[in-house]
Amino acid sequence: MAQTKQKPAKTKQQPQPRKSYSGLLLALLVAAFSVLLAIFFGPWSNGSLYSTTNLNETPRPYNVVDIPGKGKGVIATRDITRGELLYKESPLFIVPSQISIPPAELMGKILPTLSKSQRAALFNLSYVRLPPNLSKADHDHDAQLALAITQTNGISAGTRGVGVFPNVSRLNHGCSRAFNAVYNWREKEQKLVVHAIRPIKEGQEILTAYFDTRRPRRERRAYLQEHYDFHCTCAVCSMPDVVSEVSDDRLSQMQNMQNELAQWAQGKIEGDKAIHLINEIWWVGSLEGYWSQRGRLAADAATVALSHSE
Ligand SMILES: C[S@@+](CC[C@H](N)C(=O)[O-])C[C@H]1O[C@@H](n2cnc3c(N)ncnc32)[C@H](O)[C@@H]1O
Repeated sequence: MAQTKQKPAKTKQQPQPRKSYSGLLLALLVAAFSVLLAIFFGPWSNGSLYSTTNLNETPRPYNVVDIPGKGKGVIATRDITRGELLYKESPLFIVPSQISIPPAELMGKILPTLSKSQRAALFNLSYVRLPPNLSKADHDHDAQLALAITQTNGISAGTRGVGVFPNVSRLNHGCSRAFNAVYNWREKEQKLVVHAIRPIKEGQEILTAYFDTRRPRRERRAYLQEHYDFHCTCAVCSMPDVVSEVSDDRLSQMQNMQNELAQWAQGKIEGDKAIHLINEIWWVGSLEGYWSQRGRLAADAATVALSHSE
């Protein structure tokens, strides 16, 4: 998950002051409506709209089990409601985004800072792509192994870099509407939280998305093969070709519109166009069952509307 789970880099578009713009009462209404919808559907990173269950006091609603073809994975032990807080976890360590020494050398410096139990938790995680000729006798064996584990399991810890979270790391991947949980780094608490974005039935696997899956199946599978060494057979990737093509079109459309929307911050498209795009992304997302990032969309709508109001 190194550069990936961190992936949707969630590039925050900074609102640019723009000249006032008439006729945006409608936009404000749309934005207000979007915010209301987001309260019900959107993952918000500050978590204030979510259940405040104290995970230290309540039993966790899932178990980590072996899942054929996937290694370990996480299964719900009861019905989970949308918006429920599932994880709140501190990183074992964070690898900074900018480093000035080779990554394995850095891992060699990080390892001695870990306690025995932290080290055990790290080395218990799965990994792909260990250097092929690496032997246990090699002086940098542990550092190379720690690096491979970090690359497979790392999740973005905001501006600080990529963190390793041994519990959240057990979540397997699903594309588009196949994933039912999202994670967010909470800067203030320096913790990663995971929330359910849709109801999850007892016995169902809890899945997250390792990267922005708004792209066609062929590309998604190629990406997962390259970075995580598996062929994705999630519910969306397993659809018959004819259905998959419709889904691919919708996902690509959403991604293209998202890219176009990003141009508003550069002053390249007008506010009403931006609001139109947000509505369209929302609508196509509903057809696709892709609910992630609705909080972000609603916030974008509010930003656009406010910046154009009198
Ligand atoms: C971050 S780990 C997830 C937990 C891992 N299954 C374990 O046993 O610890 C990522 C690895 O899990 C496996 N994996 C994740 N999602 C999968 C999926 N949908 N199908 C098959 N394997 C998957 C792949 O081997 C991948 O490299």
